[in-house]
Amino acid sequence: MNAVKLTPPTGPVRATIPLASSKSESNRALIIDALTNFRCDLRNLSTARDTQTMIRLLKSGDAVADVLDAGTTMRFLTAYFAVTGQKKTMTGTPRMCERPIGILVDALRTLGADITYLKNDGYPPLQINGFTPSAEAKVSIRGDVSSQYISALLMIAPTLPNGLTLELTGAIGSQPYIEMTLEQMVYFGADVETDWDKKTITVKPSPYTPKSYTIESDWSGASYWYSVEALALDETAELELIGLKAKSLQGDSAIVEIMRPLGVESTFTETGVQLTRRPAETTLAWDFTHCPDLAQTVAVCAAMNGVVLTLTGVESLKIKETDRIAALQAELQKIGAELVEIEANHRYEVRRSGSVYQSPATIETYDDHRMAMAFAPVAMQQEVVIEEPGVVAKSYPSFWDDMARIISVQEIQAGTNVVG
Ligand SMILES: O=C(O)C1=C[C@@H](OP(=O)(O)O)[C@@H](O)[C@H](O)C1
Ligand SMILES: C=C(OP(=O)(O)O)C(=O)O
Repeated sequence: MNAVKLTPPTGPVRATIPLASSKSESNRALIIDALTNFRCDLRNLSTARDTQTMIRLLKSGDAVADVLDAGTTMRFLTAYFAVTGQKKTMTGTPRMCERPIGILVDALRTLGADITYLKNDGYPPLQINGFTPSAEAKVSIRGDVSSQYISALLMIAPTLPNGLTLELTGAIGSQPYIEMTLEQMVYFGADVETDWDKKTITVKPSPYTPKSYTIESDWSGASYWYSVEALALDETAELELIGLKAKSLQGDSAIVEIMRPLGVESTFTETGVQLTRRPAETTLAWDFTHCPDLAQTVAVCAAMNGVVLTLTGVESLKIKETDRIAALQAELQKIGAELVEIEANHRYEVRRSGSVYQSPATIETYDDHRMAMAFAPVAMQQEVVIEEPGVVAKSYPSFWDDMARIISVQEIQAGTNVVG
């Protein structure tokens, strides 16, 4: 098995980090571009595997679209292929076939899509057979499972003969991702009316306007550098993260606020954001409903610095690349911490446990890029081994190259500590 051994820095921590660009923004821009017949000029598209897969599948004439482990690619393409009348088999990794899609399929069927499940109802793989637009222009959809279903429907809505009104029911999770979708749609000329109090979004039928669009760097990827800054033993540590903006479409820019009490000050510059240290608190409570992808980063950072962290809004973590709650519970133990459910209503706490750090801790990554990247900053204080480091390719392929600007990153055979 492949692994990397990460060794703490020996000198002052000063680095400029180029970052990857946002796969979320990229994948939306690509769907909208496809709906303009590929007439947009998209710049700084992400090198993330999820985006490269989207590009490949949009161009491919194959009957089978294998999205691998990319959630947005699966959900956005299912809606896109359905309304553009393309007969496709949608499939992915075994884990992708455990991630629910029934809520989106039901909505698409209401709008006129003919979709059948090939194995288990409500889950990929599925077969898109065709599209006969129905007169129905109103769809009720749950907002508490995945915002990706809502984004997928919104992006194709301007192409429907009667447009679309979405009525969101229940709690809404990951709302900034819905707002990102709407802002990108409006940028490309869509006519959208949103009433968050009534939880309705109306999209009029009108074609997108082809335009040029530059994708911002990835705030989810930036979060790991916030953790690196917070965990640096060198209190003069300074990092510059390139390509981030203070006014971002990405909800994960909330990392600026989350990391302030964990000891990181953010200063926006012409080219990005500069991270420096400030005094840290000993406790933090955060609701991750609208930024679920930050939960692992913050959990590991708090655990390492002995900050007692209360997490809420983490229900969706169980249906992502892995069950991220279970994965965190298993791996935090190895760094002397624990994640405990303190109430049946999904309130969790991260705190130091009785166990001691066993150097080097060997962290399993569960086919989840965020497990690898969330635990990598541990190396600011202790030697750590990360198994299957290639998982980062899903969202941030240059992550280890960027890490090597600060710490020693050595490929080894896991379990042997031998360079491989
Ligand atoms: O729309 C998007 O680009 C995403 C939405 C979020 O998913 P959920 O809406 O399922 O929480 C997030 O976790 C994912 O990484 C990207
Ligand atoms: C959950 C994620 O992605 P997706 O749902 O698009 O697979 C993620 O990148 O953390």
